Amino acid sequence: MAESAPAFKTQMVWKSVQELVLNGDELPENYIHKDRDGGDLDVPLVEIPVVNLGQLKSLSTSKEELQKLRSALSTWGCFQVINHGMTPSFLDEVREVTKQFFALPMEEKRKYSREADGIEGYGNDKILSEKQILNWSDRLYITLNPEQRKLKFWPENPKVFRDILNDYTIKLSIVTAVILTAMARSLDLEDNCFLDQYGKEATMRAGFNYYPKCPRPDLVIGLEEHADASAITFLLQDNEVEGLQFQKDNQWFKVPIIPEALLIIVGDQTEIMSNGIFKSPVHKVVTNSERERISLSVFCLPGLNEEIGPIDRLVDESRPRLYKKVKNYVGIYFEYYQQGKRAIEAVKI
Ligand SMILES: O=C(O)CCC(=O)C(=O)O
Ligand SMILES: [Fe+2]
Repeated sequence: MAESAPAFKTQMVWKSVQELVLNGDELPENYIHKDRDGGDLDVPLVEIPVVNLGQLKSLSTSKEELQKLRSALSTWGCFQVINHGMTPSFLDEVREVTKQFFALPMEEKRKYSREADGIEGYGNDKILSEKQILNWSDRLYITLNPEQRKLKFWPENPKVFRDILNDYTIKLSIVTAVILTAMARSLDLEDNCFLDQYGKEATMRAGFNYYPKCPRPDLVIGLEEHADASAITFLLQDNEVEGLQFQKDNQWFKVPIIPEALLIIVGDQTEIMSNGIFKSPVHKVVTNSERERISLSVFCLPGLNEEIGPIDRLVDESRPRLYKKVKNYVGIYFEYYQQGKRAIEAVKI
């Protein structure tokens, strides 16, 4: 039994942010930013366009829609997509199972806990140093591709969780191909040039994020500023509570909520493939003292054995090669992330 186990055998049990809040614990020191604040909720809105996926899909893709896409990806590095084949009620179901999972009793959620050396499962920040400032969020990470799934991390409660996530995976894979093709067309490239590097063994990894109410949004961050390691990320936002902000020209901008839309974020690997034309934006999540927030990120990651590099046709005298070729970018990403540095710097020429 745990109580009688010798001290050297007892493992430190990690604490969820949710538990800190439920226990009414005092705000622990290691969540408090001392060198700067947690961020402002009241910042200007990002001016990102809403792109109609129906228009991108057709063979004679509208020039105007492609132009909109190109401009969004090369300025903000993100856009909202509508008409993506998922109904608003389906997206609400995805949000609902996310909320229901985090509302389960702690011992039920702990059945899906991340293992010490793993990535997948339920947990929050790995504590790597005493000085580390932690994010005010709990997360559940799951690999979605059928052939790479570890079902032990797929919640069985709520009952419909697995079916809904499976449906979401199928629908997102279709949308991914449409978007990667449209990205190529928007740069007048061959349809498959992003898709080929993305590869057939690409991984889709879901991160279900839960940001509890926070007593001190002025001092605490929901998710520290970062850029994504993916090729692209799909973000399903909470349909009522804002929190996500993007950085541009040293200023922060908040993302508006469009409940029926998915937010697409350019990840570092697309910035590399596009030789820097498309931007992988720095973003963060601020906390909120009044309301909790959920979101679901799906990271589309090129296959581990795929070599990623600037597409040849995007390299010329006027635009020299900016990045080296790289395999397993995610490995580099984590190494750099832990040191608080941007991984893309490591592959710059
Ligand atoms: O919760 C959000 O809105 C953003 C999450 C995010 O940036 C991430 O999971 O990488
Ligand atoms: Fe992100």
